[in-house]
Amino acid sequence: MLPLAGAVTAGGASRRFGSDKAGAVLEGRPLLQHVTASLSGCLLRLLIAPPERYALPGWQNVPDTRPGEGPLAALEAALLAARAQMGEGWVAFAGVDMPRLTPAYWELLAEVKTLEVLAVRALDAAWEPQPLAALYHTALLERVTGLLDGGERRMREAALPEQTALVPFVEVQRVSPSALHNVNTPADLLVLAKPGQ
Ligand SMILES: Nc1nc2c(ncn2[C@@H]2O[C@H](COP(=O)(O)OP(=O)(O)OP(=O)(O)O)[C@@H](O)[C@H]2O)c(=O)[nH]1
Ligand SMILES: [Mg+2]
Repeated sequence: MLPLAGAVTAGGASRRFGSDKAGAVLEGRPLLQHVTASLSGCLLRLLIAPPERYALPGWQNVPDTRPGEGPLAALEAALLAARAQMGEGWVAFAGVDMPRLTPAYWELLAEVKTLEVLAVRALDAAWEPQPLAALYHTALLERVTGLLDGGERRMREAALPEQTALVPFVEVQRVSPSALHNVNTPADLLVLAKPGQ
């Protein structure tokens, strides 16, 4: 059991996908189930989405603090709910559209967190830190609220570089090769449906 809260954000409009991508089926299961399965070992499990949209056993529905304002606002809701229920600690924060996330991926990130950082992000093949399959500490809540109040909506701003530990892409590939594959369009889903993906 991972000693952190798991939060899946699923309140987006899926405009590029064309229908609710959380319900899109891959290998017989909706994307929402793929992602939540990777975090089913967490002590606290939070689904950040409009309250009536999904019902998933073992997962608590948490409404957005600022509905429709994007994943940075969803992180605010997740950090608030996590702090209220478990005190200060770490939250594994995932987009609903990353069906190849695995428990091993989250364990890899959890191994890297130290007392000196407030976020852990994996680097993708282009050396870009990935903000939507990352660990965030509840101590970032005030920063995130301040950013949102100031009009910021970019998820990558949630933590400063000096507050962030990075996991090399080769390490991600070793434990979970397609973990960072993100489904924005139907074509992105088709890529995953190919053998070996
Ligand atoms: N809770 C919540 N989640 C969001 C919100 N906006 C986006 N997300 C989620 O953030 C993740 C990444 O966002 P996108 O890839 O842009 O997904 P999306 O907004 O549904 O798709 P597009 O409409 O095509 O941009 C997905 O898991 C979305 O469900 C929001 O306002 N609230
Ligand atoms: Mg979007």
